[in-house]
Order: sequence, then C-alpha cells, then structure tokens
Amino acid sequence: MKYLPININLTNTEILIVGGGNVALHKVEGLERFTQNIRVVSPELHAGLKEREWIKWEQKNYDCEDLKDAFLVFAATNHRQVNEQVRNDAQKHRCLVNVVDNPSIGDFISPAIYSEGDMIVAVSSGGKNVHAAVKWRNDIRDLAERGLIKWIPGNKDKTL
Ligand SMILES: C[C@@]1(CC(=O)O)c2cc3[nH]c(cc4nc(cc5[nH]c(cc(n2)[C@H]1CCC(=O)O)[C@@](C)(CC(=O)O)[C@@H]5CCC(=O)O)C(CC(=O)O)=C4CCC(=O)O)c(CCC(=O)O)c3CC(=O)O
Ligand SMILES: NC(=O)C1=CN([C@@H]2O[C@H](COP(=O)(O)OP(=O)(O)OC[C@H]3O[C@@H](n4cnc5c(N)ncnc54)[C@H](O)[C@@H]3O)[C@@H](O)[C@H]2O)C=CC1
Repeated sequence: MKYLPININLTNTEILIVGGGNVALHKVEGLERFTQNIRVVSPELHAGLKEREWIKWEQKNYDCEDLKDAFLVFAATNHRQVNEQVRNDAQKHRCLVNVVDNPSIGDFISPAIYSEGDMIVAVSSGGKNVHAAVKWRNDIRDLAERGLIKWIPGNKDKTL
C-alpha cells in the first residue's frame, strides 16, 4: 500500500487534535506554518500549547460530538483505546484521521516538509523510515539553499 500525497486547502477548515501532550505540541509545530485554525480537546494542556493563545482548547475528555465539524483529526492521546475510538468515530463521520500511536490504522501520516516561498516539498517513507524521510527533506533543502534547484521568477508555472 502506498499513501497518496495531496495538497489540502485549509481555508475555513479547522484541525482537531485529541490530546494535548508532547505529540500534540510536535504536531502543532508542523501545522502552524500552514494554519492557526486548530482546536485541542484534552483534560490537560502542555505548556508549549498554552503559550500559543490562538489555540482553541476545550478542557475535557474526548467524546464523539467533538468530531461534529471536523475534517482533519489527530488522535494523539496517551491512551491507545481512546485513539482507536477517535479513529472509529472519524471513519463514521467521514473525516480523515492520523493515529499517532498506531499510524497504519489511520487515513494519513505526516510527511517531512520543506517550504520556501510558493514551493513546498513533502517527503514520506510511507511510515517505514521516518529518519530517511527527514534526511531526504534536509538534502533537498540543502540543494535549494545552495541554488542547485532554481525558481524562475516571472513565470508562475515553470521551474527548472
Ligand atoms: C508514521 C509517522 C507519524 C504519523 O504521521 O503518523 C511517524 C512515526 C514515528 N516517528 C518516530 C520518531 C521520530 N519522529 C520524528 C520527527 C518527525 N516524524 C514525522 C513523521 C512521522 N513519524 C510519520 C511517518 C513519516 C514518514 O512517512 O516517513 C515528521 C516527518 C513529520 C511530523 O511528525 O510532523 C517529523 C519530522 C519533523 C521535521 O523535522 O520537520 C523524530 C525527530 C526527528 O527525526 O527529527 C523522531 C525521533 C525521536 C527520538 O529519536 O526520540 C517514531 C519512533 C521510532 C523511531 O525513532 O524510528 C515513530 C513510530 C514508528 O516509526 O513506528
Ligand atoms: N507518532 C509519533 O511520532 C509518536 C507517537 N508517540 C505516542 O503518542 C502517544 C502520546 O504521547 P505524548 O503526547 O507524549 O503523551 P502525553 O502524556 O504527553 O499527552 C497525552 C495527552 O492526552 C490527553 N488525554 C488523555 N486522555 C484523554 C482523553 N480521554 N481525551 C482527550 N485527551 C486525553 C492528556 O490530557 C494529555 O494532554 C503515546 O501513546 C506515545 O506512545 C510517541 C512519540 C512519537
């Protein structure tokens, strides 16, 4: 099985993260470059998330009502059963879910991203070797920073 890479339009789309610990913070650090429309449902919140005052935090345990307006969901609690429940509910609601402690049962995984101006590169190993994905992304970033991959200004559809 191979994952399909797509670029998602996040205008008017809220991202839901269930759980507010280390992994949730790590996810927010990746997501905030693209959107600040993020809601977190969890009884406790990591200090690094609290300092981001734009995050909408609902201080409670997860229940399926939380998925009502959701489209993209991260199941990021430290309870395997809760994460699995989020995944089952998300599939009923037809929203896409990432399960942090069991990625293969979810709908999507997070790639390693390099973004410069309008260009975005997202590298994935399909969950098989995250360190290789990070290395490829870093190598691509190095090439771009050394001017070996060029952006042609003035023609928005062409690169060399
Ligand atoms: C399946 C997936 C999660 C999903 O999305 O469901 C997953 C799973 C796992 N990650 C693990 C470890 C680490 N992950 C990172 C960092 C990142 N991990 C990301 C993605 C993904 N990680 C998805 C697959 C991506 C793909 O397809 O390749 C990145 C690219 C994007 C993001 O998370 O936002 C982000 C780069 C951030 C950046 O630099 O931009 C670091 C730190 C680092 O490397 O810098 C460590 C070392 C921590 C340490 O060493 O303590 C382990 C433990 C096993 C192991 O250590 O190998 C597992 C579980 C497993 O592999 O089974
Ligand atoms: N995919 C990945 O990259 C990685 C995944 N993990 C896994 O991710 C999971 C979470 O790890 P951490 O964030 O470090 O845990 P953590 O303990 O820092 O955070 C857990 C969070 O879940 C919340 N929570 C607990 N029960 C809840 C419920 N019923 N409803 C809503 N929120 C609830 C807690 O309040 C807390 O905010 C662990 O199972 C860990 O094994 C860990 C490292 C990397």
